Amino acid sequence: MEETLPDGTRRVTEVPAHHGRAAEDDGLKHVQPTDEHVIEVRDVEVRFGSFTVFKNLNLDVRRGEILGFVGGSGQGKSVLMRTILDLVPKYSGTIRLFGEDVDKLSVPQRALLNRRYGVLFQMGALFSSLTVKENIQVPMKEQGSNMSKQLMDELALMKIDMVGLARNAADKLPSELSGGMIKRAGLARALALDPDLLFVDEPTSGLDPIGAANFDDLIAGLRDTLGLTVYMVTHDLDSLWNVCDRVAVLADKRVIVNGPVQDLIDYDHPWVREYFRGVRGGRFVDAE
Ligand SMILES: Nc1ncnc2c1ncn2[C@@H]1O[C@H](COP(=O)(O)OP(=O)(O)OP(=O)(O)O)[C@@H](O)[C@H]1O
Repeated sequence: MEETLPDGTRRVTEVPAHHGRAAEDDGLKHVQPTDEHVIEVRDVEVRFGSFTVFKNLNLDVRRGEILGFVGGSGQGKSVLMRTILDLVPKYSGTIRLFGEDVDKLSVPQRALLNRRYGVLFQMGALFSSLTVKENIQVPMKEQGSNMSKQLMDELALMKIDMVGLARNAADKLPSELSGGMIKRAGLARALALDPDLLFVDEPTSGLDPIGAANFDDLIAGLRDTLGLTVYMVTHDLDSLWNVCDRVAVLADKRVIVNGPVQDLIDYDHPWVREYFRGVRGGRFVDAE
């Protein structure tokens, strides 16, 4: 069954909210997504000069869910994430974060809102001249907090534990870390201010399959223990099947459909068919 949602996108079939690997009966308590919208994007248009990246784009992200955001290369996945983060200006439309229209916030209100989300950019985006611990402390210092050095060191170590890094990584430079460790350090920095919402851009790119699966598990575990909402831009079909509650598809300059991944595989759109039923995606479909 398909329906048109208030945000104008199509949703396929009504199913229980949580479908990822984290939903398996592993004895752990899992956070169930709610109907409260942490992100609401309405009729957003973004242009670079005469090039329109998207138009009339709508998207909702619910509290407690892991939303996977997919689309062909160059369709605008990163641009949309950067638009939501206010790093790219929009031409028109509305973006609400935690119910607040971001265009209507004063500078201090915006600063408070910024504390509520963390971002893991592709490649970790760590400062190369700072140690892991110092990188994690950057957001703490940017907030102008009066925390003592000892407290900031303790907090940084807590974040290092949280992302599964060994404590001796704290004093290492990014150049001394493996790709997987860099991602974890970037994640620790994204969690520095205890956000409610986490944006992750291609978190498993460049990782081997085991490292990628471990990282997916880490994200799902953090969602469950910290009650995070996760907005995940990804190409990784394993991530979609294993940890995402819902997947939104960007094509033709808008979000064409969203829903649990197993309900999208039959969606009638050339890119969706090729993605989920092509050489790589087909193995998941055949396994269903
Ligand atoms: N600052 C910019 N100025 C002009 N064009 C830009 C800018 N940033 C992105 N674009 C263009 O916007 C489009 C969307 O780019 P974006 O990086 O969001 O794609 P993507 O879907 O994330 O792709 P990929 O999966 O390959 O990373 C591309 O055509 C890109 O060239």
